[in-house]
Amino acid sequence: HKVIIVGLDNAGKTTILYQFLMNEVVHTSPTIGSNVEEIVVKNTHFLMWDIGGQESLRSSWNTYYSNTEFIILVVDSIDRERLAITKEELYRMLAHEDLRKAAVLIFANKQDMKGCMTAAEISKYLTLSSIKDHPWHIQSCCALTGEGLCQGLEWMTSRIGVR
Ligand SMILES: Nc1nc2c(ncn2[C@@H]2O[C@H](COP(=O)(O)OP(=O)(O)OP(=O)(O)O)[C@@H](O)[C@H]2O)c(=O)[nH]1
Ligand SMILES: [Mg+2]
Repeated sequence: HKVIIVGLDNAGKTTILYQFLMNEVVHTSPTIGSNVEEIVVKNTHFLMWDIGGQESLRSSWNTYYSNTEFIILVVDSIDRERLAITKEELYRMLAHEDLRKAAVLIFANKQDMKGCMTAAEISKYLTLSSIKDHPWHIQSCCALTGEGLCQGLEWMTSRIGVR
């Protein structure tokens, strides 16, 4: 099952990918291009593409879209200023023909940071309840401790075979 991990730079995408793979926090530097790893959850194989989120790289996200079953959108919950940009990117993706059948998991990451937005606040800001044409789920998490990551994966596995 093909998965793309998207979100703005510094959101924690690469940190999450390697938590999935190794249950460890790896030292990351900004991703140029992408990382790809196979993650197996309860006999379900996910091929996860972690894509660089810097502004100059976002225009090439669409080259990863074909055959994507799941979008993991990672949000930096402390980065209030740029949530509007995340919202734009989210709706641009949802309108894309190649992602018509994709389900969306939103990770409200960095929940360890003081003063961060809750998943409910992010959900409201992104007007997730208005999304009717894609299955979606929001999960709060902390990539440094791994908290919340398993619940996100469980939602993904629970979606498989639903359609
Ligand atoms: N406090 C805190 N820091 C985090 C968390 N997750 C990631 N980080 C840190 O955020 C920084 C960016 O993480 P990356 O995983 O490299 O971010 P990215 O989304 O892959 O960024 P790009 O590759 O540039 O798109 C790193 O210093 C991480 O250690 C978290 O849950 N809490
Ligand atoms: Mg990265």
